[in-house]
Amino acid sequence: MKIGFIGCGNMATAIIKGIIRKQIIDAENIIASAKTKATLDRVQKELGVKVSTDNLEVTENSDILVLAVKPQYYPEVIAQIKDVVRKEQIVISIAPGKTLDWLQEQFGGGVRLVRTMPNTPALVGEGMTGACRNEYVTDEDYATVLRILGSFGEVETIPENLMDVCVSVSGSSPAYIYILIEAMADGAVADGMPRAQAYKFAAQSVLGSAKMVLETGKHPGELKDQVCSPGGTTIEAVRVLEEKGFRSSVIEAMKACVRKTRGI
Ligand SMILES: NC(=O)C1=CN([C@@H]2O[C@H](COP(=O)(O)OP(=O)(O)OC[C@H]3O[C@@H](n4cnc5c(N)ncnc54)[C@H](OP(=O)(O)O)[C@@H]3O)[C@@H](O)[C@H]2O)C=CC1
Ligand SMILES: O=C(O)[C@@H]1CCC=N1
Repeated sequence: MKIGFIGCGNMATAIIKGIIRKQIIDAENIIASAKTKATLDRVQKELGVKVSTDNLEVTENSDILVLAVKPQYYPEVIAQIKDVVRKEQIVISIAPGKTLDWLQEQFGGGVRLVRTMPNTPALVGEGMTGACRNEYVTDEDYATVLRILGSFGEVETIPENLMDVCVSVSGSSPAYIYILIEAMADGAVADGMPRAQAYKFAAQSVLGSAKMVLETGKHPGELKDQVCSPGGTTIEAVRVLEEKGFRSSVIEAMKACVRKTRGI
């Protein structure tokens, strides 16, 4: 099987690294395009995949085609490739806001489409991807796509109306977590911990807490309560977080993210 990527920036690079790492598809069966030679040189050196500046060449040489450009470039890229997309080819969108209906209309009909929302932790095999398909994608095709998406993390099929929520809760959310880690490290540095050590302590605590939620099956509130000793240190921190609107900041930020997605 051959897989093509139109656009090879942050997200495509993370996906390609994830796929190669799990040996799902060899680098020689992956082809990627980009706008500039600088990106193609980087991609060829870093990933060892075939590269091209020609989106038609990528389309013609792939069974599965991932549209990995920014959403604003989708119309021009689709207009460029729509006449060479084959009936049996599967096209994967990773863009926020671009619905299956919108994509199909741009292609002019009859295309096998899978709409997804991945995230960059795919790079280390810990991605979270939401996916849905249109009526032309057979069960067999879809199983193949899920196997590829599952090679770089978790994948779940969701109804298309939840795809915008998926952007805020997993597509964009790594950025919020990096800010949290950075802020925690700043706090630790403020009280004397060396910077590099502070990132490690903060990041490992986030990783461990996420695993606790996923592996114990316990409610996050119960896990939080287990950390808060009566009259102790943690509840003091929690009190200040509540006072400063931590919870509400996260919720409102996510609602802004969904609003933006719906306007794309
Ligand atoms: N970054 C993320 O965390 C996530 C991104 N996404 C989605 O993934 C898609 C890509 O995002 P991201 O990787 O971050 O963006 P980047 O800007 O990092 O990459 C975009 C790539 O598209 C290339 N490109 C631009 N125009 C063309 C064109 N006409 N033909 C071929 N290639 C072109 C660019 O080439 P060049 O480098 O030469 O300029 C670049 O390699 C977007 O739709 C985004 O919303 C989804 C989930 C998470
Ligand atoms: O910021 C963005 O628009 C993209 C979509 C999800 C993550 N990055």
